[in-house]
Parts: sequence; C-alpha cells; structure tokens
Amino acid sequence: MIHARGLTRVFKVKKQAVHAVRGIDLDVEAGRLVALLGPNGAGKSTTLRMLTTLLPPTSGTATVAGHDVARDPAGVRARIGYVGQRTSAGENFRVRDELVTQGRCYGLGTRQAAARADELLGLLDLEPLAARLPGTLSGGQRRRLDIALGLIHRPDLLFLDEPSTGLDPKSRADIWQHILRLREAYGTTLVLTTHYLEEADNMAERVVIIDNGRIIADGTAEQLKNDLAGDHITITTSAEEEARRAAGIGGGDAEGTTVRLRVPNAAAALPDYLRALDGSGIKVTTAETARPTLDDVFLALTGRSITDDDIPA
Ligand SMILES: Nc1ncnc2c1ncn2[C@@H]1O[C@H](COP(=O)(O)OP(=O)(O)OP(=O)(O)O)[C@@H](O)[C@H]1O
Repeated sequence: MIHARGLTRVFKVKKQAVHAVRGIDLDVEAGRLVALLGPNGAGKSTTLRMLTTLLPPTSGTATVAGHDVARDPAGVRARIGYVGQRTSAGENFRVRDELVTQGRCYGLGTRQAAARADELLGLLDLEPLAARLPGTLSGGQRRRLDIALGLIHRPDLLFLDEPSTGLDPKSRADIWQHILRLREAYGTTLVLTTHYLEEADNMAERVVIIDNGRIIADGTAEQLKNDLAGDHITITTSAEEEARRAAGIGGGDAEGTTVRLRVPNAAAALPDYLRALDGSGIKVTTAETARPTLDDVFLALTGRSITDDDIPA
C-alpha cells in the first residue's frame, strides 16, 4: 500500500536549511494499522504530507495505493483519505450535508453520497448530531466528523495526523474505539501519527519511531521493547553505601538508596539478584519489576525522553 524510498524534505527558512525528513524508507502492507511515533518536530507530519501529496519531496520516491506521489498525485488522492491536525469541516452546512457535499466533491452521485453519509454517521455515532452545525460540536465529536469526511469516498488508505491530540482522555479513548471499528468494518489501511506513547503501544500493530527526520526503530511495540529496552528491576536498600554495592553487583545505577537495573527478563532475574545481594550482606527493603515502555525504547535509542522539548532543528 505504501512503498517509500529515501523520502526527504528540506525547508528553507531565512536561507537556513531545515532537514525535516532525512531519507525515510517505509513499506506498509494493505490492511495494517501503523503508528508513526516521535517527539514534536521529529518529522511525522512532514512525512504524512509527502505521502498524501500535500507537499512535494525534496528527493526520494513514494508509491501510495499504487500511484506515484510525484507523477500521479491525483491518482493517490482519489484512493486515500487524509485527516489533518486542523478540522476540515466547514461552518455553513449541517453535519450530514457536510458529508454529502464532500461525497459530491469526490464524484459520488447525490443518492450515493447520501447513502454513504448515512453509513458513516452510523459507524461514527454521529446520527444524533446529523442536523447540527460543525461549530456546535465538541472536540471529540468534531474529530469523528473529520474522520467521516476522510472516509466518504471509501479510500483504501486513511492517514490521520495526531487524531487524538487536544482531546480529553475519555474522548481520546472514544476516537480510538471508532478508529478500530472502522478498520473492522472496511479493512482500511491506517497510518497515523501520534506522540502519545500509550496509544502507539496499546493500539498500533506496528510502531515506526521517528526522530530528527529518520526512522530509528520499526516493529511491534513488544518487539521494540524486548529488543531495545529490556525489563527493569528496582530495589531499595537501607543505606546508600549498600545501594552502590548492589548496583555494582547487578550492573545497574544507584541513586540514593535506590538501584535500577535493566535486564532481559526481570521476573526470572530478580530471585538470583536478591540471593546475590543477600550473600553479600546487603539488606533489601523493597524490590519490584517493570516492563519497559516505548519511552524506555526511545531513551535507549536516543538518550532522551520522547516528551523532552529540546528537539534538534
Ligand atoms: N513549512 C515549514 N517550513 C519550515 N520548517 C518546517 C515546515 N514544516 C515543518 N517544518 C520543520 O520541520 C521539522 C519537522 O516538523 P513536523 O511538523 O514534520 O514534525 P512532527 O513530528 O509532525 O511534529 P509535531 O508532533 O509537533 O507535529 C520541524 O523542525 C519543523 O519546524
């Protein structure tokens, strides 16, 4: 469904080059749900905008839904839907009319557009809001309308740029429920960007981590966590001197009376570690294990947290 090679975009800002995307290779098979995860400014939106033909690449190639983004942008657009960060609904038509008008814009006949609008109103739980003006909808409801607008022409592939950003936790969960539901109903390939770690972790089948314009990791959340981060063991001791010794024994870091280790399988490693500490006369007061998060993966790869603000230009 997507085949991109060396996709690159450089912006010129006051004669300075901003390397937003630095040679991305990406293949996405039909029917997949892929999350592009990365900190602010990593290049996620720019990648999406190139794949959706909204922005020409500086170099590199991409075929999307069987059409080349540079040579046949109209062919790409006819087969994809795009839900951008800003709302796409206008203010003049009521919700259902907005959908029908959008369908007509995509070349559907009036009856066909109306039938499709009704189908999407049902799928996205917008039926009770069909006669409202978009301006009167809540953030989450508006987002659902945006998704319906992106789906009106039955695209094979839907791009969503930060679909849940700016929503409260309940509306975020609700948007995800609808995204998963439409995937089940239509088998649409979904490519979305997010900087919410838990969402990428829990919802996407595949997570592509982007940093500083490059793909730095690509796989299922479980694969990435197992291969790149490892589990954590955290223990506390009664004295700082004991913590330092305990860190030495386990190969971890001590901070005050707390020691953290990274191990491939914490549940299996903990009993041996505790025995070793006991044998060295170190008194452990608490011990716990934890699975890594995608932020641990990002940290292991870049030395930074994904929520850090200081992103290189
Ligand atoms: N039109 C533009 N002109 C100049 N620089 C731009 C433009 N669009 C993006 N950039 C720069 O390119 C880099 C990547 O931006 P992009 O919006 O793709 O990141 P992002 O990962 O989507 O971030 P966010 O999560 O904040 O949307 C940033 O340094 C940004 O400032």
